[in-house]
Amino acid sequence: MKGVPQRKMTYWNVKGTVTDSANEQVRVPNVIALVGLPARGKTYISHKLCRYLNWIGIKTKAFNVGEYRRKACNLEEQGEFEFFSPHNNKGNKIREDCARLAIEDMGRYLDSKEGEVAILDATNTTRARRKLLVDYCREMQHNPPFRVFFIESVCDDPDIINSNITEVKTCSPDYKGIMSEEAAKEDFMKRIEMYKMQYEPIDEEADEELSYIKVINAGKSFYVHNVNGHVQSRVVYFLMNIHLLPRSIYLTRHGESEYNRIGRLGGDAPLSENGLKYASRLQNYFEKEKINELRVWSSQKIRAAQTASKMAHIAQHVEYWKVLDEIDAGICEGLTYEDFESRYPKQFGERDKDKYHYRYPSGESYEDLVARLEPVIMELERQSNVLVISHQAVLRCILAYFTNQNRDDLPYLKVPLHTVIKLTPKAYSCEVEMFKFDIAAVNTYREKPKTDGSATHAEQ
Ligand SMILES: O=P(O)(O)OC[C@H]1O[C@@](CO)(OP(=O)(O)O)[C@@H](O)[C@@H]1O
Repeated sequence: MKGVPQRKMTYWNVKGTVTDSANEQVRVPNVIALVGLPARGKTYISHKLCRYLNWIGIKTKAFNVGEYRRKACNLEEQGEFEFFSPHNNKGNKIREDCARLAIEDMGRYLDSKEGEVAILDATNTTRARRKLLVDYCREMQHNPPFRVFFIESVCDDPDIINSNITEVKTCSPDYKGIMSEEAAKEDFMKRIEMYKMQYEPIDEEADEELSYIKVINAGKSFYVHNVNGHVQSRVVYFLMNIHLLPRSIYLTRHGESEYNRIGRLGGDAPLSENGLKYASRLQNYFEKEKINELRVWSSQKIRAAQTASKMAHIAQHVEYWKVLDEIDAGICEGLTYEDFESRYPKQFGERDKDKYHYRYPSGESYEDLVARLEPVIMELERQSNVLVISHQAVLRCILAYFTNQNRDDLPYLKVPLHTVIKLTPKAYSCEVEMFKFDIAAVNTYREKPKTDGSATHAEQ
């Protein structure tokens, strides 16, 4: 076929990668598209999924079609809920154009290999709109073509719908500062009715070819169909573990240890005198807080277990998890930062250059730690109130998940000794409160080095 540009052949395998004709492994881009009426938690799912996939190392970006619409015209121009009527030609045209723009941006993001997963956060309530997306993703110009997975959120529980409208919709940029909360609520209910007129749920028979999950009443039940590849199965597992119930997660390091006092890394030293004081005060703190059905998870290191033992008669369960043990510093266990620098200067420099990926010889990296902690995150998602007693590096990884921090900043998050960090998940974010106890402790924080390679030991 001389003169005709040949498309590279691709061979599919089961790992979520394809092998092209040059025998190179290429990750298959995935599009995850939300489906459902307004106020069904689609943006909540999209935010949460995006944060989770990025944290486990799958680069993901969400494309919210509502934001494109708001850029195209404001609510006054739209004329409130009528804009969303299936009979409003102008409204339909603007909404279609916005969806197309978002889909094309998503395509560019995946084609340029900027990321591996794109989430299309829109209602996608009609079969025609879903077909437009699927056809676009299968187009020949994408090499390899994108896999598409739909997440349909179906909800007929008025309590969930109402709390969603009150919590997020009335303060959405569509309404905030434009009308009262009551008027916004009323307008939004009418908007839902407009969407109901054209809603075609994903259908078992008519949509047999699609890959999808139906999440029914915020996770009371699920219907999963045609899951294809690694990313989709991770998504399904994640969605089956999250819940909406209000709760808080408390993070604390063990009390100050004897090794902390002399600046040594890792090891398995007991608590110092101040560390023991912290353990007692921690007990008082939680006695006063009176937290419903509190679970306590501790690492198996002596310093953490000593701290957790004080909690035994307050908490429902105290569990000791090896997976919560501190980062393994390998050949550097028991050294101070100064020893580390003078004995292994090259290694020390490498860690400063890329702390997230640096792996201690015979030990672990922060990246390894994230992989080790994934089951902990999943379990935290499933639980109600939990106190985690662990270590500086481990808690940085957990904190980064809940507060959506990137990999460069993660190893430098501040998790000081003798401090309780209270995390309260909110609709699209997580509230962070820090309670610092008035008990002296050394500062174990090592600042990110300046570009000239120097680092400072900041005061706590
Ligand atoms: O990754 P860096 O910043 O070195 O911090 C991790 C270090 O923090 C320490 C204290 O220096 O944690 P912890 O006291 O919480 O067990 C070390 O054990 C660990 O190696």
